[in-house]
Amino acid sequence: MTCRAVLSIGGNQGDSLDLLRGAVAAAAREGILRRVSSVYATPPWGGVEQDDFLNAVLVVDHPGSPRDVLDWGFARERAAGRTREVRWGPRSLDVDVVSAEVDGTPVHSRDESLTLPHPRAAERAFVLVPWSEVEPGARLDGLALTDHLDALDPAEVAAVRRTHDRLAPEGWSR
Ligand SMILES: Nc1ncnc2c1ncn2[C@@H]1O[C@H](COP(=O)(O)OP(=O)(O)OP(=O)(O)O)[C@@H](O)[C@H]1O
Ligand SMILES: Nc1nc2c(c(=O)[nH]1)N=C(CO)CN2
Repeated sequence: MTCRAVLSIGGNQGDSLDLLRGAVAAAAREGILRRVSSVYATPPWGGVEQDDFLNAVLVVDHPGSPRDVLDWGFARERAAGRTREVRWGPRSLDVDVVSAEVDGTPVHSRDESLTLPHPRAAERAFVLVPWSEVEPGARLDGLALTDHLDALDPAEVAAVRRTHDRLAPEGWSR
């Protein structure tokens, strides 16, 4: 089984750039990293007053199931010292599985512990903007990413700002 998954990674506690790089380096080391977006500075989404986040999107080819990919993300969160406190609140590293395909077939799941596609991805410019950078032709819930972006408040989309930082380790090539 090969699971191709789109992962959203982000954080706003500690050295966020370093923590994002740690997750990407782990994916590269394990040979599952296929694409990595730029780093984006993004205002907090979800109504909790907190610092801005750094966000990015990765595409991985994992040899296991979507749940194995979720567990991979949990392991990266633990490695970054993440504890779960406030919902949508500050965190060192969050890894969400945005969408997944198994052997080329899109996965749909309503399981509370793994909902696919991620139920809030379409509302989040911090996911859609970096995802469109690495997979411009991708679709979510039957619509192109550009259609989802057009449905969002343009100010929210414009507030997702690409930085010049690089996430992929030196010399990485897929
Ligand atoms: N597609 C998914 N990706 C990641 N976690 C998921 C997904 N679907 C369900 N979950 C479940 O969501 C639970 C809470 O995840 P988490 O603490 O990262 O939420 P959050 O980041 O605060 O909010 P959000 O889910 O809106 O991003 C996890 O225990 C996980 O099992
Ligand atoms: N900009 C931004 N806002 C968020 C983020 C995130 O990664 N980026 N993650 C959250 C928890 O799911 C809540 N809000």
